[in-house]
Amino acid sequence: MAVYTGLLGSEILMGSEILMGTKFIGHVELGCEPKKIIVPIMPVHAEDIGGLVRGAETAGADIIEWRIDFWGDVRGLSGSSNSVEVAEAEGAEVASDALEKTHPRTDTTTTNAHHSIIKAAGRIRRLTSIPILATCRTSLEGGQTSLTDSAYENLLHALITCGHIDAIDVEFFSYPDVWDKARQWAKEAGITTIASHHNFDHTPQELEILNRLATMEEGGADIAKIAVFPHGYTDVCTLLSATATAAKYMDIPIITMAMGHVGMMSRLMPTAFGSVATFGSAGQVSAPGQVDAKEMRDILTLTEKL
Ligand SMILES: O=C1C[C@@](O)(C(=O)O)C[C@@H](O)[C@@H]1O
Repeated sequence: MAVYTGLLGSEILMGSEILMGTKFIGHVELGCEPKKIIVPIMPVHAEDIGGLVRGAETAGADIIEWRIDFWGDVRGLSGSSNSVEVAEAEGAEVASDALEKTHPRTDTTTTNAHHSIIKAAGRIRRLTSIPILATCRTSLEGGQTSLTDSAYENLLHALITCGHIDAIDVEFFSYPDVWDKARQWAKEAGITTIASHHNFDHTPQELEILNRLATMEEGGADIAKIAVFPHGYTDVCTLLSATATAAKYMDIPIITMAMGHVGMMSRLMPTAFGSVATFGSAGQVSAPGQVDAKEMRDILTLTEKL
């Protein structure tokens, strides 16, 4: 991990003191005012997509995050030796008998799942002009699906090259061998790479948060994102202090949040602390402590006057 060499500070920055650059996700610019609201949607089946996309639009999403780990067919992609059995047991789409004769079962399962994911991505794209961030949050970081390195890599490749998404979330520290490839593919495809890290257990020391953000920047991330779990308001302060310092000394935009009820306040004032976006919900929350996106817009409008 990179060693953070900037000054450690607990200062709260005024907007003009934030030095990091901006980055685009689709046509939306992050790193400038107003701060952006990312609304997660978690469709499981194709018939869920229309309503969820409409809900995100009505909620005023600047960016839609598609949480692919909830998608039914992703469960067939565990990549472990019993992936097909898991898929069958859980009712995921599996290979037809004819295909199974010519392809190994796991390959066919993978192909079917990728096909269904790409089709769903195309469907979301046709329904909305809001930029799409694709995230497969794995069980290593609090998500719904467990993927081997190669299953994660193949899934990211299918998503990045499908032509329907504007940004990809990559679990930087959980899949270090996948990161460089994903970043390169994203660069070639002209989409934005968000390096992300979740700690669902606790809030690390400020220096560790800063080191992780700096390491993601050094690794070539377009945007660095960290979510931590606080066990009290001092933990929330630690996260916010790290955010304010990182926003001052890093060149790329950052997104941070403390999860859970106690962490909710960390989501409310991105303008003051330097996170370039905040996640807001439209009916479904993808992480504990998310605030309703419409209420979030009012709060952003108010706090941007500060
Ligand atoms: O990384 C994040 C942030 C998040 O975990 C949150 O706490 O709002 C929600 C996730 O859907 C997203 O991928």
